[in-house]
Amino acid sequence: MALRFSKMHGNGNDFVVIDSRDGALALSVATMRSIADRHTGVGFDQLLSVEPARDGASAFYYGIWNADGSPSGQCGNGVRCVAAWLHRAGELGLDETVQIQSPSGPVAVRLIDAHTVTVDMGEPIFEPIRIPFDAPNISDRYALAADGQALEIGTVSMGNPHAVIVVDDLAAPALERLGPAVTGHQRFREGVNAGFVQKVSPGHLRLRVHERGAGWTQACGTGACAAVAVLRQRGEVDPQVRVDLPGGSLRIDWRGPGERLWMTGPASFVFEGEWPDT
Ligand SMILES: N[C@@H](CCC[C@H](N)C(=O)O)C(=O)O
Repeated sequence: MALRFSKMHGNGNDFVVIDSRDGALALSVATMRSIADRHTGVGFDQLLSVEPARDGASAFYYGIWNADGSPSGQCGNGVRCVAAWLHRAGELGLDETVQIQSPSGPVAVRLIDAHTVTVDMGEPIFEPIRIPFDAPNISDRYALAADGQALEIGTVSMGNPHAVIVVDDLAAPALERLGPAVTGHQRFREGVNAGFVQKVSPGHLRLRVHERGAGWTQACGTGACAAVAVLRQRGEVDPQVRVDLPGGSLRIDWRGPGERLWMTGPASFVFEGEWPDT
């Protein structure tokens, strides 16, 4: 059966969004990988479904799968695109706040305009067992050996797992190998999104993320939240931070532990299409 989809992106992190408001989406991993193929398919970093809410409190549920077909619990750029998609579908008005259930729990979205969305991402989670990360105690930094290098990382869950590594040079060739080495590190038994962050000033960061299940992406919304959470926990950034990623910028607001974290950024519609064979 043909599958209608919308192609969208948030700062170049690209998505295939599928209208599944009549029930849960069930696609095989093989089909997802075919659609994800950038030569013979549509191409996406993540596939998102818009489904009926399952918690009795949210307006919708959204599902998230990476380009390799693996599921994820949260997607910062994706949930902004879901909000913009709901606006196009006539389900969400400007300045209206709605709760959307993700696999890791509910988040609240608000459309500032048709292309800009603010998301209440909830509280960052630092307990290693909840990330999950293999460490005996909670800390704001951990030693990690990867690709023959001794790294200092911070780690946090934003509904999905993140490692954050401060570097001087985001273009250093060593990052090309370090990204995959951290993403697949055995101490993260579910894998991890590896964020490399350069501090420009306390209110300004630059970030590149090697994503679990998708590789290097143009932007990672939860990665930007994670970088600010880790550095704010260490007292190294302001409560409001601009995060520049290769595909564009996000604004992250977080006062600190015990507080909810907010992300604001763009969501863009590209085209609609039909995948012929599911
Ligand atoms: N690009 C996303 C994160 C997508 C999921 C991630 N690769 C994972 O497996 O957790 C974002 O914008 O947050």
